[in-house]
Amino acid sequence: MTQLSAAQTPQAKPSDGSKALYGGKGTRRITVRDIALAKERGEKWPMLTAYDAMTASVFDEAGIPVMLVGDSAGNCHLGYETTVPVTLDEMTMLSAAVVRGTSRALIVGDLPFGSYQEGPVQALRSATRLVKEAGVGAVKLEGGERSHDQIRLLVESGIPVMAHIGLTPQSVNAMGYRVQGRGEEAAQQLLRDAKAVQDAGAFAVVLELVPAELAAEVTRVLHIPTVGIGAGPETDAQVLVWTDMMGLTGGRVPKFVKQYADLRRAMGDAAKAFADDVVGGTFPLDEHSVH
Ligand SMILES: Nc1nc(=O)c2c([nH]1)NC[C@@H]1CN(c3ccc(C(=O)N[C@@H](CCC(=O)O)C(=O)O)cc3)CN21
Ligand SMILES: CC(C)C(=O)C(=O)O
Ligand SMILES: [Mg+2]
Repeated sequence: MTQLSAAQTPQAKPSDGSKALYGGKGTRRITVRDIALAKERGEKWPMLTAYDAMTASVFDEAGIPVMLVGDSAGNCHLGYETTVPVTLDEMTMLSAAVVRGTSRALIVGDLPFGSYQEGPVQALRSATRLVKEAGVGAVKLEGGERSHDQIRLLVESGIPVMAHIGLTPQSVNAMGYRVQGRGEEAAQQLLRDAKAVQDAGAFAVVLELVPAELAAEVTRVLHIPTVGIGAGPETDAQVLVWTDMMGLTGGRVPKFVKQYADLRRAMGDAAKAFADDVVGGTFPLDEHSVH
């Protein structure tokens, strides 16, 4: 096979490689300004969740440019059924750990259910904790038109906001986990939500579980980047829950997930090998002992 030239690769990188969010050479921390420039260049980028310093440091070294301390920590890290019970104290603690474990990635802290729904002032008080106590570079909150005023006050106050529309899991008790934006009326609502969060000043918007064609249209219409999860291939960025894509989540994972590793098996096998060694007297050996 002949080598593809840079111009022929699906995603042409800047020739010096210094600007790309992924694969670029920069070592300083990525900002929301860098995210905006990536959309101008037509560059796609990856985002993963992270909930602890150790995992976040692995992804930082791998070059993942944006990490979300998702409230999916509720079901993926803290043992709750859903994201609904997660508290702002918990999100602050987890976000601080992810910031400490990274030096390049932009860290986005998810505002948990109940920490911004009362209104813009509550949203600002909650977001300020994530910025001051955890050190995140941006926050995320759910809702389109309904969250416009919260987004606006945060942005005016100097806190970059990633919006999140389509399936909004904090509303599971009202809407379930269903595809959003199917049918003309729902599609129009999603477009209104997308424009509302852009108008309010969001620097990016997550589109969760919406038809690929509609996500593509939103991506064309907006000047801020779209971050898809179960939203097809045309969004500017893609996000997955890290424990899902590495095969660590216990139980069912959404069907939009691609599995890139089987850590549940790898970790289970390692735990059993250790246990067998201990029970069988083959660990520790002399090389693991002090005299
Ligand atoms: N482990 C995990 N992965 C996630 O992606 C995730 C979380 N947890 N928690 C927070 C939200 C909730 N999310 C969810 C939860 C359920 C479905 C789900 O059941 N989807 C169905 C399709 C439903 C339909 O077709 O209408 C599926 O089979 O994928 C999807 C996203 C995404 N987020
Ligand atoms: C699924 C992503 C977008 C999220 O909000 C989370 O992980 O909490
Ligand atoms: Mg979330």
